[in-house]
Amino acid sequence: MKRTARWIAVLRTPVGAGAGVLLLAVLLLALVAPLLWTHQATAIDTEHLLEGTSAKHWLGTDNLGRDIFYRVLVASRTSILLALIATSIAVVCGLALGCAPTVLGRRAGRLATAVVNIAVAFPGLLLALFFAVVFGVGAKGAVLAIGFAGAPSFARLTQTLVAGIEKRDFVAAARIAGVGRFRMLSRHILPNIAEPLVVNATIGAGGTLLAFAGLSFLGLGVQPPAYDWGRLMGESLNSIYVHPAAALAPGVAVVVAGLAFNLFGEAVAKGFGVPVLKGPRLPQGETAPAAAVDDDAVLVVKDLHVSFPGPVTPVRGISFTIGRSEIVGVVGESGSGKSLTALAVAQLIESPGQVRASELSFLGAPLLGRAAVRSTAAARRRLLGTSFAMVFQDPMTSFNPTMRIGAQLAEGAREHQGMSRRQAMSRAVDRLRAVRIPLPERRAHQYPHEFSGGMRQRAMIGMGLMGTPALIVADEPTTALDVTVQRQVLELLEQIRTENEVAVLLISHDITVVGQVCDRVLVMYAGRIVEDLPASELYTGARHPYTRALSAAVPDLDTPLDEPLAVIPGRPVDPAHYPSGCAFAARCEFATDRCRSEDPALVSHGPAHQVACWNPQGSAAWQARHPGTESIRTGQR
Ligand SMILES: Nc1ncnc2c1ncn2[C@@H]1O[C@H](COP(=O)(O)OP(=O)(O)OP(=O)(O)O)[C@@H](O)[C@H]1O
Repeated sequence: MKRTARWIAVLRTPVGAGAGVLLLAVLLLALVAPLLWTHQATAIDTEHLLEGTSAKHWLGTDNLGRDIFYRVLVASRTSILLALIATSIAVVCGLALGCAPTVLGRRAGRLATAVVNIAVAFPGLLLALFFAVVFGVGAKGAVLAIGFAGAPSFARLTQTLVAGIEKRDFVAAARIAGVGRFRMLSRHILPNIAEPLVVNATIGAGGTLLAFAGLSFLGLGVQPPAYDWGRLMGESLNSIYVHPAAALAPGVAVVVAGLAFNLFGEAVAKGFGVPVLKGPRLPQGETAPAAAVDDDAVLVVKDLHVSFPGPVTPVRGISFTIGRSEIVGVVGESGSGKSLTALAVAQLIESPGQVRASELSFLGAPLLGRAAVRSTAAARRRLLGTSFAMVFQDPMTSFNPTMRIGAQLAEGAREHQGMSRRQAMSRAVDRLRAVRIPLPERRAHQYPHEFSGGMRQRAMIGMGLMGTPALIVADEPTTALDVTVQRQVLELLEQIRTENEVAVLLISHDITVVGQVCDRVLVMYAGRIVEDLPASELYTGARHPYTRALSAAVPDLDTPLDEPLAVIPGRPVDPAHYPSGCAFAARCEFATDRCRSEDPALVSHGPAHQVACWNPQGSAAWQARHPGTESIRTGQR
């Protein structure tokens, strides 16, 4: 639903409409009351001191004979203005603390998070009183006190919102494009958390109003001769039993104004679904080359491990190399570690996740370990930003919804290739044309929601082509698309590989897709590569029982319609509890005692073919033991 339509929907609900009108009235009153009634509110009438309600003074008079009704009206401006300033301070401080981990990096970020954790543990009122004492009595001190006391809860909200946004693919894409921390914050994160923050600030303003009235009531807030609702309540307290209206009226004003902010914020939050607080290749000379560089290797991965506290090690010792212009597919069941491998290569594994490898190098530049330290982080970022591209599964989340497509494509080029705004934009249009987006000039000025899923995915590939990429990592790039669009995207990847000599690492759970477009296939099981083979041999020459079972599970035209589809029996292994032998042994019909006790290594079984299995199928030894069972499609149906 479009934004305007959402606003209309909110204002059509009884609560939304009522709270909207009430809030408008309160704000209007704060604006005009001092202009219209200051004279009546300050006029001293010594003949009518401390009088009760009368036709002349609807709510009575105070100890100087001033009209309480007009004083309540006029006090609305001070009360609301100070509450809004205090709320703004809370939001700004909360934002600064909540965004600290993004801007300052891991260590300083942890410190900021610890400060927030401690601060939110204190009751807000206690903090407000503490700060009121620190900043001194008076309106200024009270504003600062309430503002700082409110900051921890906004910091917590900001942290939660930022954490949610940081998981989105467009943030990962911007990171790969080498977007700096401040720009990441200002362009990609803040615009996407602005809506919930503003809504929560509106709700928070109601509470701040109440807190402010409390401090003024205690004599810690607004000081005479200025007055706000809290002070009016304090002044009338002594005569509450004689003239209750004079004491109750400012209280009612606080409640009504607070409710207006609260209810309106809640209605908007509900309506908007907002959570509520409760090119160039390796830059010359900048990165040290790896010890032994395979000239044709774009990516070298050796003994890669990815682990998380637990300990859980979903990727445990995988090695592969991708040559120039090569399309390598990675297949395996859900949870086999495919995506984590891609994220580790893209340097996108976040703490507490840990990546280690004996070598992880891209275009000869080490990305991990001691060797990587010699090259600066900025140089590595530039290298990844210009020569590496990532395409994610969900085209809905791959782009920042608040930025136009052209601007998003242009962002990385301006950052790393020193292009002017105009040059970067014209390259963006050119790249959109290259990925067959119709009317690219017009489309570049549109927002992601105006693109179809397939177009967004092609635009994402176009984004990767803004530099001169050597490798595109595509993680399930077609899973969210229908079959026709899927075909188009795969064709585009193939075309780019041919025209631009780009290597592609294509991750998919769909063995058919991988078989169609890849040169080589890595089959992953339980965080290991169990078979590395040419794609042309996937259906006819696979040796690992798991690869065979995967291909046998794909129905084809010969599959009998009256029989159930093939499945691989059993369940994938829990990455926290790997068995001692081969991880597939429990599901393998050919498993022997050796399989259950010894883990097989990935060893060569012919040119460009490696298998990790004690009983590779189709081998001479295996055929001798299983005469007449050559057909691969005799898998576990
Ligand atoms: N942040 C994390 N903390 C702990 N474990 C994780 C984390 N991320 C992933 N894992 C574990 O790693 C395993 C592999 O995850 P990965 O996303 O690489 O699988 P995948 O093969 O890509 O599967 P899918 O096709 O479902 O995405 C998962 O089973 C999950 O249990």
